[in-house]
Amino acid sequence: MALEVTQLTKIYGSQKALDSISFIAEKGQVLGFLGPNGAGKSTTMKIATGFLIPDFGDIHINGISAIHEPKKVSNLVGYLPEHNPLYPDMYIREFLHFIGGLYGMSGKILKNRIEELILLCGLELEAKKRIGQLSKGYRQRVGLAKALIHDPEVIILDEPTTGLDPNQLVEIRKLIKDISRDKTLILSTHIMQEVEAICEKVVIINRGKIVAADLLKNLKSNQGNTILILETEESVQQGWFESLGKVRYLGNNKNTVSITVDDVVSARKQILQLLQEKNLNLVSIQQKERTLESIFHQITQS
Ligand SMILES: Nc1ncnc2c1ncn2[C@@H]1O[C@H](COP(=O)(O)OP(=O)(O)OP(=O)(O)O)[C@@H](O)[C@H]1O
Repeated sequence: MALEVTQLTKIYGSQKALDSISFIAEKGQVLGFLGPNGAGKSTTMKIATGFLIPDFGDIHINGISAIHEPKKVSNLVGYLPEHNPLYPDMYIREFLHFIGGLYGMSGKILKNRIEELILLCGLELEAKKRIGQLSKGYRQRVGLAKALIHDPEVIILDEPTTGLDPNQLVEIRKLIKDISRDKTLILSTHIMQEVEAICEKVVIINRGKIVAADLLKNLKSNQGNTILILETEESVQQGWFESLGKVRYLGNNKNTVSITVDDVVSARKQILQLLQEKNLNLVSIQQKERTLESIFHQITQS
């Protein structure tokens, strides 16, 4: 089941929080939905869950419109919001029973589903506690179980691993990956290593506009794979290294350049030639592999 966002626009007063964004999330693929603070991620997710109405555009889940059939769409979507609102006085099973009831579930089907989720989300050891007595990581797990109770086709997780310890992080990421096999899963996070670990596709939004939407492997290869940082004794002139790749001049003295290249072997040869031709003395050369984090900085700060 695919989730399709089309020309989605949301205006708050004079601010366009979303400016005609479009993208598709496919079944069986974890889509990383990224962007700096205030980019418009939560606004998009709230529209997808029927909580907000856009000013223009729509979100369809398998052809069903979030604007025209919000109830149907919300039954197809499971949402873990950033602040994960729960009822602290309730016991875990009691809470999941209550949430299941809101989706019209009852009896044996609901009871079995709750036990299934307690196992799936690793809640067995804490299952007898009230939610208010749980650690943050376990509360996140209850939030995840809540989002999954009605076995939705589309799952939207907003910062699901915030506050988890490193062991829980690994477990929850594995759980997300497992769940995504036969679902459409959108993951919003600021943790780029998380995206590299579990997402196949990435959509980056900045100031309400989409600035990148591609498979993670394409995004990384299209942006150049390696960064070479070159420091020379003398200043370098604009244009000398431009033929090798994307160049940024670092520092005040113009004697350090960062060059993003695809073919590092050939770039190194050309750099040696240029150093000789321009009579430059090399101080150091460093090589760094491109990370999603550096691509994110480049795309959202330019
Ligand atoms: N109810 C509202 N009224 C006015 N402006 C709003 C409202 N909700 C969001 N905004 C503004 O819309 C923009 C997008 O906000 P949104 O919460 O969607 O960003 P975000 O990408 O989720 O950010 P973060 O990563 O910080 O959670 C921000 O500038 C925000 O201040």
